[in-house]
Amino acid sequence: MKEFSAKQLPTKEERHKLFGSVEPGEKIKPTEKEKMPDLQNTHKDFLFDINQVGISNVKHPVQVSSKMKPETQTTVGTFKMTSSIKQNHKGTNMSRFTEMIQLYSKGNPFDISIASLKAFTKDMAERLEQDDNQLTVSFPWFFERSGPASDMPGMNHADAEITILYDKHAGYQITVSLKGTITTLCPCSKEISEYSAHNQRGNVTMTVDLSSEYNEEVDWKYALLEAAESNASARIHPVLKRPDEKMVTEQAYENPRFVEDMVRLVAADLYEMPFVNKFTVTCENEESIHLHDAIASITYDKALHA
Ligand SMILES: Nc1nc2c(c(=O)[nH]1)N=C([C@H](O)[C@H](O)COP(=O)(O)OP(=O)(O)OP(=O)(O)O)CN2
Repeated sequence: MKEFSAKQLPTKEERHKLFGSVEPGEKIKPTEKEKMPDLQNTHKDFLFDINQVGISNVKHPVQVSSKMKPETQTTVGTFKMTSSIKQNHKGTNMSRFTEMIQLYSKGNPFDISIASLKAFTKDMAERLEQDDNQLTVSFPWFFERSGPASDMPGMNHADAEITILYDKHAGYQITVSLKGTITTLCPCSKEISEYSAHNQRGNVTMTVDLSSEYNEEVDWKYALLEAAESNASARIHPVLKRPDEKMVTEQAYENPRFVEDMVRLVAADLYEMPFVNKFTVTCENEESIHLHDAIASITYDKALHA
């Protein structure tokens, strides 16, 4: 095999200089924090209050508990954390947001139970010396799903999100959201065709304001997933043997659903959940006979219909 002559490289320091690195210049500004200017804590008339300032796209391992298997899991959380600041306040203390995540998680997965996030947002507002704090964490939630005939398990997932707004005066506002994937079979296609009917994956997104009575006895993720799946033409499975496939194929044909049907049926289930104050349910079908999707949505606030 041809021998290659070893390339004679300059040292790493010489390479850095070759590519433009220079020696440090004269340093005259303070290096101790207490002697440094604290611009963000300057107080003047800065024209407007700011509703939300903070950090977003923060990724951190999170621990999720569930009534479904696996009962606890570590997954990846994407955080957005903000607070308001008054007109006479120049900026927020940006480092305190991630400082608090580290304080709560101690380098382990961050427990994102509702109780933990309520405590965190209150502590965060106090650490920022502000009246409020809003946290949104979105995460893929994994759950075990077995074939309807074979009972062979596999792992499905749904996109979940929790938003907690803490206000020193108004208390907490908690909104949760789940996007479940289902099968829908078209009622019109079934009605007009001699045989078969077009069917496709549908994405049901439910966004729910939780009432103050909500406690974690009920797993909101499971409740919303069941509201989507139990009203579908059929559920989605990771492992389907032939007996399973026969069951889900026939079940879908026996339960035709427009996107309009889906949002009305899911709305009825959400309406019956005592811990739900207000909800928006959207069904978006990845139509198998079009390049476009079909979509329907219902927003309902129980307080407006009391
Ligand atoms: N949009 C941005 N705003 C701020 C930035 C930034 O990089 N982009 N940076 C700062 C601060 O320089 C830095 O975040 C540290 O400020 P702070 O969090 O206030 O931390 P302190 O060193 O002041 O220590 P504390 O004791 O927590 O005040 C601010 N804004």
